[in-house]
Amino acid sequence: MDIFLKNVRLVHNPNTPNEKIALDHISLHIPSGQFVAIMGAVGSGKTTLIHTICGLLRPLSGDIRVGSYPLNKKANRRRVWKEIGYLSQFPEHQVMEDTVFNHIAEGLNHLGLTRECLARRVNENLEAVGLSNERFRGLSPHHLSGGELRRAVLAGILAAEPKILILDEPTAGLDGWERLRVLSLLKQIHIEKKTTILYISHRLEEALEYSERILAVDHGQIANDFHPSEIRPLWHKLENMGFAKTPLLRLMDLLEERLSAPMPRDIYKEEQLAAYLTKLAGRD
Ligand SMILES: Nc1ncnc2c1ncn2[C@@H]1O[C@H](COP(=O)(O)OP(=O)(O)OP(=O)(O)O)[C@@H](O)[C@H]1O
Repeated sequence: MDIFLKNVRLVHNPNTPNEKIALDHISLHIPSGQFVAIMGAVGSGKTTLIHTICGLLRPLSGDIRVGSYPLNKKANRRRVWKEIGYLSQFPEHQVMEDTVFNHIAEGLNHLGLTRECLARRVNENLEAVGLSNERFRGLSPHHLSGGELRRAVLAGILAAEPKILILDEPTAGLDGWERLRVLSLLKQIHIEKKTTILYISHRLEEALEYSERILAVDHGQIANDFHPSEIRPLWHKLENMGFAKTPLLRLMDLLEERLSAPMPRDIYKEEQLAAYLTKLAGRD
């Protein structure tokens, strides 16, 4: 399902002293199956953008379509909600059940699975996000740490196998190893199931490594929409938006300075740099 936004304008608290233009005439096409990172400063409009795409917020003007469904009709929003798995910035607001198992099972009820099938699906998805089924299935979601809860809610979302995943900072509060596990899992799902993934990230390093498109949001607008390979040519613009260089980008600058020669503009991953340097050293 492709996602289309045309001239979308969203204002929080319109006509009040707290009026805030959060989305300022955004037009966007996200083809089905794309892995997109949404980045930008605090308060730039990232969460508002994904809430609008999910149909949780209604724009003041403009059109949004998911697949063939314009979101201005309630029936269409309900239809689209069946295809979207949404992880909130506050996953604690997404759990109502008394145990982790029941939370995940609740989201699968409509599939009419047998008890064994349901238990297997819960088990597989908990293990996939790095939570032991044996240890976590019977625990109250409210007794989990922030990182465990985020992963438990993510497991519930993934278990339903939605066509579109919309995730607000899925790796927030996770340590390095857990982050890697969650992002690798998302990449695997994206490749194997062709799931569309839109996720908000504050980590440029991760966005460059895992996504195939980065939307840089600034003051409610898509200020830059680019492939990771364009990061270096675009750097001066991104820097003005508050982006900070990753260690790899800093190393590239240093190499350029020490070698007194320009480095290829499209390198953005360690393995690309290693391949280039190996070739340069004549040891291909
Ligand atoms: N319900 C609301 N009422 C009024 N203003 C709001 C509301 N929700 C968000 N805003 C404002 O709209 C702007 C965009 O907020 P949004 O949460 O979309 O930003 P964000 O880029 O996701 O920020 P963060 O990185 O902190 O999550 C901010 O200035 C915010 O203060």
